[in-house]
Amino acid sequence: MKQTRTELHFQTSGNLCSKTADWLLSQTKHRPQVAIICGSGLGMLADALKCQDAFHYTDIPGFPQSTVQGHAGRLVFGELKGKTCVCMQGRFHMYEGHSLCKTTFPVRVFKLLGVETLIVTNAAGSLADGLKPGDIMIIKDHVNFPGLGGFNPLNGPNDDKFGPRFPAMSACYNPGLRCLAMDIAKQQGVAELVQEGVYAAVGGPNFETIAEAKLMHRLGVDAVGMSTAPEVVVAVHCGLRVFGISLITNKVVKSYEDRECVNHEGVLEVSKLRSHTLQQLVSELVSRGVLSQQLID
Ligand SMILES: O=P(O)(O)O[C@@H]1C[C@H](O)[C@@H](CO)O1
Ligand code: HPA
Repeated sequence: MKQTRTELHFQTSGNLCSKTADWLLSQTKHRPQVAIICGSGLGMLADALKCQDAFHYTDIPGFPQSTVQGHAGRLVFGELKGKTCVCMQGRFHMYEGHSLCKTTFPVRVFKLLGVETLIVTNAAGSLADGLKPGDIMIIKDHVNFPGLGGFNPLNGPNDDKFGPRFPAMSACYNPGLRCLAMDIAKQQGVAELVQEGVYAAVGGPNFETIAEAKLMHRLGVDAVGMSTAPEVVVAVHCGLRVFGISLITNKVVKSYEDRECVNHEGVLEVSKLRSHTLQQLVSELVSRGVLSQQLID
């Protein structure tokens, strides 16, 4: 039977995921249960990993390349409090020119490595009045604006070996892990910094206009960023358990009277300030979340 270009492209991407996963499995003895994607300026989450095997994206067959400042472009395997993890120091964004298939490619590679839980982190601007720079938002749900407009990483023929054609997205972010993270924040004395909220993904790379900010605020969005939702869609499609955190790096300007202006350097600065707190929270979650998996599902 004759195949369309899209089908051929899709099969090639599916095969590429397997090739990349096989190559990684041949290069490291680590067999990760948990994958962590580090957001802008949050790459030091990987520094907590013991017995590291690290690979530059340029050296990994089939892997896309990072082009954004604050995204080092390394895949780090190692042990975090006795649990085997793989950590992406740098993610891929649509605005870099990658297709959504490429931006989410690592998620399917993680699935093929045997990962069961995906932790996504990002830097985001706050729309909610109660979220200020330096706060940590546990993501309870998302609005995927590119997805609503038809830019979805699952477009094209469905690969049944990863998941169904029409996956449900009503329980993307694991409630048990969200609850556990909140308990850990209390135990670590940082509860006043942490709250749950809704994340919206936009395409970027420009920050929001005031009209766009007002629109999202009215829609009930608490924080906005330029990533994460496509990765989560692909993760949920292939049956990964997902936990997500936004580090609030700036207030989104919502008023024409406000003279403030957001920039990427400021985003990275705030990320750096809070990365230790985030590292402590994520480490404990990995240690206890994996232990209590039966409770969480
Ligand atoms: O990778 P994340 O979502 O953390 O990066 C955010 C969104 C843009 O890429 C950048 C803007 O400063 O940070
Ligand atoms: N808007 C979009 N993406 C972001 C922001 C923002 O204000 N801050 C960090 N990433």
